[in-house]
Amino acid sequence: MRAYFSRRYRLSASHRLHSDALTDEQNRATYGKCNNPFGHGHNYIVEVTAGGQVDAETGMVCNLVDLDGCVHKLVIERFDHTNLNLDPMFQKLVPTTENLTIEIFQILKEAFRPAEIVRVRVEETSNNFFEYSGEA
Ligand SMILES: Nc1nc2c(c(=O)[nH]1)N=C([C@H](O)[C@H](O)COP(=O)(O)OP(=O)(O)OP(=O)(O)O)CN2
Ligand SMILES: [Zn+2]
Repeated sequence: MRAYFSRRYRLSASHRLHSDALTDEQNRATYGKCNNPFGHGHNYIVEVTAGGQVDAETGMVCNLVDLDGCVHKLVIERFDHTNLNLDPMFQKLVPTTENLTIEIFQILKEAFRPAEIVRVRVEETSNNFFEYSGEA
């Protein structure tokens, strides 16, 4: 039987929304207050969903301890209390939460083996949330 297991993590980071492909005026018009040169911060909530067969012996899709280890090592340690604009990934990409969500999905999809990472959902504010499931 295939089942899905989701777990929630928290990370705090700052960012400034600014695209090198746009003029300063276009950046201000596109991103508004989020283009402020001083940046601003969020307490992101990251939800990770893993899917797989429920193991007959353990009764689990995967052990949350294993998922925690992977998420902490590859996501929390990398992004928590950082300026996302300084991360190598965001030298070419604007650090919107769409792009952060996709990046986290790809990191975990590649690295986590006990089950399949099928979705990442990130809440940026209580009103804004984003998800990615691997579609092109
Ligand atoms: N498509 C996207 N649009 C926006 C993103 C994004 O990542 N993708 N991000 C932002 C900002 O980062 C911004 O900080 C969001 O804040 P705000 O507009 O203030 O959001 P809320 O209204 O939900 O939060 P309040 O706490 O109620 O102000 C903007 N757009
Ligand atoms: Zn923001």
